[in-house]
Amino acid sequence: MSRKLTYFDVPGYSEAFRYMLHYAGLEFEEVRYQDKDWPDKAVKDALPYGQLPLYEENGKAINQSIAIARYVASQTGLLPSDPWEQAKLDAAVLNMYDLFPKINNINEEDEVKKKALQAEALEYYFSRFERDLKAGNGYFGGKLSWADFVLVGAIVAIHFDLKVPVEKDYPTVSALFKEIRSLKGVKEYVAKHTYEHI
Ligand SMILES: N[C@@H](CCC(=O)N[C@@H](CS)C(=O)NCC(=O)O)C(=O)O
Repeated sequence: MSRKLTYFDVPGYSEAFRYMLHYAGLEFEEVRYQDKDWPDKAVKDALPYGQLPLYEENGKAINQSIAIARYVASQTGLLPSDPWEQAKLDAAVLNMYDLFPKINNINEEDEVKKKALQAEALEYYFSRFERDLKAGNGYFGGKLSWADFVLVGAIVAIHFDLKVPVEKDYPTVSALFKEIRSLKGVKEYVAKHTYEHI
């Protein structure tokens, strides 16, 4: 089985499934472009929708990070079989993705106001993630799943992009962040591949 992940050298939309693959001990080749720069236009033009991440397995390829994360989850024991449970986790992941434009696409020149709007959006969503994790004994679906990895990947991206230790006021979110980053496979990866702001 050959697996390959192509993305930029940032956590962004890929850290969750990097963690999942390392957790499951599945070997994969990684291409990481530097600093959100394309090496040349031909690389972008060759992609199905001109964007990364791209995940390839035995010569087949899929884009869209949620689709990749859900597929990788199915290969790593992180996707439950019950359709209702699956849908609950899909909803949890989509709730997280709803947050991203609210912190990344703020149309506000004033840095102080922009930071306040980001903080407000983070508080809104993270207080709800905290509530949902508490209800699931520390996990979105009552036991460890891909949705938990997507949240931890999002936290790493928020540290990296906004330099905000967003999880610190939310004990259940913090505990999950620590737990996943301490899992065998993930722990070694985290120690080896540190991002500047974590
Ligand atoms: N909905 C897509 C979004 C992917 C996306 O926005 N990728 C960005 C990097 S984070 C990209 O390729 N940007 C470079 C470009 O558009 O030229 C996903 O979740 O995978």
